[in-house]
Order: sequence, then structure tokens, then C-alpha cells
Amino acid sequence: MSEITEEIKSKPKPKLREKGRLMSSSEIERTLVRLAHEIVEKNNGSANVGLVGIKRRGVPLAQRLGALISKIEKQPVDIGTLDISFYRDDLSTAGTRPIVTPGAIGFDVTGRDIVLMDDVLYTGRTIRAALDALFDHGRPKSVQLLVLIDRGHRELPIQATFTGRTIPTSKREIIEVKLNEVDGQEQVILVELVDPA
Ligand SMILES: O=P(O)(O)OC[C@H]1O[C@H](OP(=O)(O)OP(=O)(O)O)[C@H](O)[C@@H]1O
Ligand SMILES: O=c1cc[nH]c(=O)[nH]1
Repeated sequence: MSEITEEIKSKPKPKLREKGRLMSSSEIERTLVRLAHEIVEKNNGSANVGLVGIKRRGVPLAQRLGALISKIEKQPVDIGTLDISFYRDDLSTAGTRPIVTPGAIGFDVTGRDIVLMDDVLYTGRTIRAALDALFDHGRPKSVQLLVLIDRGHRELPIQATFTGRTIPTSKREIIEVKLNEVDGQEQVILVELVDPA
């Protein structure tokens, strides 16, 4: 275990209060169907498209969208993975440091129209790290960004090409995306940090 991983694991978990459900399983499913059609429309098909999911929940999103696009276009789509852990000192503040784990994406990104995928877009730091990592692997023709939820509070000039839902939040709130493949359940919920008594 690296020094940084050890530090992450030893941090006490903040107390969170659930404020409500933002998306159900069927709403997530319908949203992904719409996003698959948007990707195909923008790229005039899928022949040059490659999907890259950011771990953890960007990966099942890329797999599901890949299956949907293959069904629409009747041809397979390349699907790859980027492993970016996110070191967070405190969920309510800045002071964050994304860590890219070296490893193959899974296909050659050079010359391709890459759609990067993640569950939540917040400060934009994870995507910035993902872009750096992507260009370490090759030179795509274009890079588009898909997120299931854009919650605002950007700290970098990054915006999504395809967005499932835009949900304005306060900095004390957290969007929790739950996907079957990672969490054994399927929903998007809004939670709030509770001050320690
Ligand atoms: O725009 P940003 O400020 O970078 O935040 C967005 C990132 O935060 C979340 O990852 P998290 O660190 O919670 O890890 P996880 O997905 O493995 O739970 C989310 O999955 C995004 O990758
Ligand atoms: O609210 C947030 C912010 C970053 N990452 C998440 O998963 N949720």
C-alpha cells in the first residue's frame, strides 16, 4: 500500500445525512438510453468512437453505454478504463489531489473520438487528471466528456459534452451515485455532511 493510499484508508469517514433520492433505477436507465443516442448523433455514428470509463463508476457507465451504442449502430464499440483515485482531505472543501494509477486503457486512443465517462462532475480535477493520463497513452482526434450528474462548483474550465442531469448543489451536499456493478444497488441520492456534535 502506498503512503497516500494508507493515508486515505486511515481517515475517519464524515457523518452524512440522506436528503432524498434524485434518480431511480429506471430514470438512470432511460437517461443512459438518451445519452447513447446523443453520442451517436454527435459523432455521426460510432465507427471512430472509443469509450473510456474512469474508475470506479465511470467503468460500468462506459460498459452500459457501449452495449447501448452497439445495439443502435449494430457494431461493437471499444471500451477502456482509466484508474484515477481521488485524494480528498475533507469532502466539504478544496484541497484535493487526483492520483492516476498507471495502466493500459485497453485500446489505442490515437486518432479516435474519445468519450471520457464519469458518474459525477464537481471541481473538474478528476477530469483534468484523466485528460493528462489519456494524452500519456496517445493522441485522440477529439475528447468529449460524459457525466451522469453535473453538480456545479467547478474549479477548472471543464464542461461536459453530454450530461445526464444538472443538479445545483451546495458545497455541504454530496451526490452519491449507486450502480449495481459497484454498489449492489441502483439510484442517485443527495446527502449532506453533518457537523460533528
Ligand atoms: O470533479 P471532481 O471534484 O474531481 O469530483 C468528481 C469525482 O469524485 C468522485 O469520485 P470519488 O473520489 O468519490 O471516488 P469514487 O468514484 O471511487 O467513489 C466521482 O466519481 C468523480 O470521479
Ligand atoms: O458530490 C460529489 C462530489 C464528488 N464526487 C461525488 O461522487 N459526489
